[in-house]
Amino acid sequence: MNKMSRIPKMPPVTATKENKPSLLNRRPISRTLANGLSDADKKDLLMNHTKPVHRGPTTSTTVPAQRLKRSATAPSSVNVPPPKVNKIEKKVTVAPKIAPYDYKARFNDLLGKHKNMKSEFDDLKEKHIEVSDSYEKTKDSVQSTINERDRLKENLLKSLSELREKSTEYDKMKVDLDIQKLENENLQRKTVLLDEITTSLKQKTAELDKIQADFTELTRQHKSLKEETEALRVLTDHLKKISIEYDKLQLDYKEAKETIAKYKSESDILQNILAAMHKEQRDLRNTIQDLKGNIRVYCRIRPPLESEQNKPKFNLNVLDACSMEVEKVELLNSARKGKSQHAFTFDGIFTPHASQEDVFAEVSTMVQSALDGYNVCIFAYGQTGSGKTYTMEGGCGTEQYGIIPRAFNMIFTCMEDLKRMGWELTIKASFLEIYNEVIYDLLNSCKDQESHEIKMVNSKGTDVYVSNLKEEEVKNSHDFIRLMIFAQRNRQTAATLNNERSSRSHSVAQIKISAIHEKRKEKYTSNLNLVDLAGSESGKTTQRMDETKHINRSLSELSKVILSLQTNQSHIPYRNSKLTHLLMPSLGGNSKTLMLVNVNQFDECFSETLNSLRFATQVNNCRVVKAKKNITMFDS
Ligand SMILES: Nc1ncnc2c1ncn2[C@@H]1O[C@H](COP(=O)(O)OP(=O)(O)OP(=O)(O)O)[C@@H](O)[C@H]1O
Repeated sequence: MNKMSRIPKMPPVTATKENKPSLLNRRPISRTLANGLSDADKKDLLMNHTKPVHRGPTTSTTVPAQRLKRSATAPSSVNVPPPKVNKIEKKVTVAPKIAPYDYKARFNDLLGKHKNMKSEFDDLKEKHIEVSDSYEKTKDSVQSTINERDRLKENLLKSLSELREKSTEYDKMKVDLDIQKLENENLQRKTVLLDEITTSLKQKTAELDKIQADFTELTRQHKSLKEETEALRVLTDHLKKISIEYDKLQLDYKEAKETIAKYKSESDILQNILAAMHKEQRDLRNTIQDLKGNIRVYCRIRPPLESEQNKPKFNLNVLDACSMEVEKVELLNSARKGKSQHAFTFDGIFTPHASQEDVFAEVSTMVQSALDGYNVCIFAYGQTGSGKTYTMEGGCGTEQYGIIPRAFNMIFTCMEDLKRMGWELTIKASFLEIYNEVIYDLLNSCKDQESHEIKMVNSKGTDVYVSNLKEEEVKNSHDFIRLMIFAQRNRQTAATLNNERSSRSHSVAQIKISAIHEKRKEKYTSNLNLVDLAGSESGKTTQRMDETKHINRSLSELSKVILSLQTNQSHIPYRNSKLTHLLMPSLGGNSKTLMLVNVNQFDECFSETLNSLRFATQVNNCRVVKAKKNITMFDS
């Protein structure tokens, strides 16, 4: 009993509806334990305590610890339902029946039973402690759950009251919303109405604007119509005046038309007369030239330059327009003086005072012949420094222009006159140089030029051309000057590379004239060769000797050709030198030639001057057969 009193008492729990202990909680522990036993066990236990067992061999009932344990822990949770009372497995050991008188055996048996019960009691006590702990914990948990529940309840109540408030508010708001909805519907209806009114207003405004614009336009039209009417009135007046004038003019026009027709027929007559006169003039010009000779030689004496004023000079007397005399007094020995005197006659002599213009005035007839359809060759002959280049090309400025640029100016001036008479002219130019019997194209600035050969234009052999030679069409004298300067530069460059080459080469400017008269079905081509020959003096160095050989050869071939032409030889040796071969069309029967022999007056140049004058005389003695025009008729 002492041991039993050690079981802790349950704390007094306020019996509320929620935490009222269950029946199990209120039961004494012995009852709780008894619940774990079946009725048979309980009976058996009582029987064994009160009276000896008569059931034969010893039987002991063992309640499995586990089952007891479960029944002990069952009430740990308030919510857990009371444990189910399972069938207790019985392990019946048949104990030997104790005789009622055997008190010792009964005592031992009871002792054994007591021992068992004690151990069971200890187990149960342990369980009780565990259950108590669990109970405490559960109680705490129940308490906290109750607290929580109270709090939640409180919250719930609060929320409920809030909900009620909100609900009231919501109802109020719902009413408000309904009112607002109604108002909104009203407003929408009004807005639609207002939109309709605005649209109609806009339409009205647009209509008004249109009416306004129409009105403005009409006002403007009205104004302009008014102005136009006024202008028309003025115009009508003016037209009336014009009509009167027109009638007058009609009469004048009729008269003028008649006059023009009259003038036209007169102009045609005049044109024909002019053409006939032009032809006559041309024929006359050529008759004069024929009379003068188709080879003409002029001599030009170069004035000394400022730097040459003090140089000793021989006597050069110009006796008249065509004759001159050169005279040099030489010391034959210490006692005697010898006089060397020579007279020459040419087609004309230009004194040192003669200007470029004077020279061209004589030469221009040859250029005119080229324009009339003749092949013409003009060349300048003389020793180096005698003024050949100056005569042919000239210096800077139009006054200083030599024969070549002046010839071109003349060609372009005449071209305009010829155009008026129905002639269409095409002018082409090429520039070349013959040095040591090799032809160089002066319009080609390439150092390595293709070789240039003189070839026949046709089988008749009357005309030649140079292969791979550039030929440029020239439309005006400006074009030509540009080409001439280009050629001069190329010649100078070559001369710089090859010392004094320019003096030792023949320079030729070739001008090809092609003319066509559609109306008269006439056409012609002519060549104008303007040649600046190489210096005619003899060289002193080996290089010079070589050059001189070529120069002398070509110059002597030139004189041979001229002589052969003079003596009407059947074979003319044109092909013996590049120069004569090239000039063939301009030297033969169908051509006119003019040679300008350039000389200067210095003592040191006396013998070369004499040579030049003698060569010129030789040429002058030639009279080439009458030249023939290249004109031909053609079918359209
Ligand atoms: N009639 C002249 N009036 C004024 N100066 C002239 C006249 N003739 C030649 N001269 C000048 O004399 C110099 C030599 O003339 P130019 O070069 O024409 O001689 P060239 O015979 O052509 O010589 P080259 O054979 O070396 O070319 C040049 O300075 C040139 O301007």
